[in-house]
Amino acid sequence: MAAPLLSSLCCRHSLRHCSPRRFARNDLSFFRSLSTSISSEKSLVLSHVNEDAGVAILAMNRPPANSLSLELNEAICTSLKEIDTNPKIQSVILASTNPTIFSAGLDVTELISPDDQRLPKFWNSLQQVYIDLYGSRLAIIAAIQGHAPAAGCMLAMACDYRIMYGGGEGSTVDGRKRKSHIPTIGLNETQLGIAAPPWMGQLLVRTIGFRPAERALALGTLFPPMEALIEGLVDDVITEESFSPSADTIHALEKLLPDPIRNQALSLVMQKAFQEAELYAKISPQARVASKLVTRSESLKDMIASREADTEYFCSFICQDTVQKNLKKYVEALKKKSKSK
Ligand SMILES: CCCCCC/C=C\CC(=O)SCCNC(=O)CCNC(=O)[C@H](O)C(C)(C)COP(=O)(O)OP(=O)(O)OC[C@H]1O[C@@H](n2cnc3c(N)ncnc32)[C@H](O)[C@@H]1OP(=O)(O)O
Repeated sequence: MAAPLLSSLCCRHSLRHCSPRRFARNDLSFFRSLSTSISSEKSLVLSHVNEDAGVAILAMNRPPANSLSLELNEAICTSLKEIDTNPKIQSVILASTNPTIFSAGLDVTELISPDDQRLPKFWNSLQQVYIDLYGSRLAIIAAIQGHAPAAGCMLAMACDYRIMYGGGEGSTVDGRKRKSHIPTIGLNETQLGIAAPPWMGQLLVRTIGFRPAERALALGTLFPPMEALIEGLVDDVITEESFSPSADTIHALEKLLPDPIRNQALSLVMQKAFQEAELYAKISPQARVASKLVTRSESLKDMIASREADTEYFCSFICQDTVQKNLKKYVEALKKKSKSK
């Protein structure tokens, strides 16, 4: 069902122009199999649809961290658009093929010594991801099995419902125990010496309220799952202990995914996300979209109106010497941490 206001709000503007190292290849086989359905540029995004359930999955697939490059942003928009054109689909699960990282936010290498043609394109592609997710006629469920800092948190906030993995002891990969992971989520930009752009900061305000957002933005707080739940940044937190899917859900998800999900955290969030996606898919699309417009159309209109100015500000801000220095330091620390493992 087309949603005229959302479609017109979200029309493209003229500006728009392996597995992770630490996991075995076949850990992600179930997601790879999704590429048989729809896959976009270089399979940076894998997607699959189940018309009977009215549900699709869109999984980000850019190792090692699903950091948002120009190409990944474009692939997300392309896949979402393809799913959107299928009138039988009402819900989408936004997921990640990486068991411990939902998305590490912007690809920080895009920001360092940037190319002056690519930088505005890159920023426009991120704006477009936000517009397409936030203004979609589809109900989008974020399956947050891993870390979601900065623009990774923005992706989740732009969805309709957020399910986060609460961490646990020894998720299994191919039957082997591995170190548990406790994911975090939040807008941590100030920790990089930058500030979240107004539309992203306002999205946090709308999600968790003014004062908590003001403090979280200033400190660049990354919330662990239970704190994120208490703040209202996510809607549900699940662990191995707290959630057992029904046999129907397991069966329906199996039908959607030809290969079983071996990673426990991924499996749990996908099962819960599927339950939620089915719930949304059963609501009258017209009524659901109309209610979404009530809460989202004004802020989307404002964001679209200020898009060009936002891009100009972003580009000039990122190119400042002090900002470049801070970003370089941050990336060096990130690489050092990664090497020391
Ligand atoms: C007007 C101004 C507007 C400013 C716009 C602001 C808007 C958005 C800002 C952003 O989104 S900036 C990005 C913020 N992201 C982060 O701070 C996250 C950084 N990453 C991490 O903290 C960790 O990687 C993690 C996500 C917690 C995962 O930790 P883990 O230990 O599992 O993995 P690592 O070993 O740290 O990383 C693996 C691998 O990925 C590379 N990498 C991680 N994050 C990024 C990234 N954001 N961009 C590019 N690359 C990233 C990391 O360097 C490792 O690679 P190798 O060094 O092993 O090659």
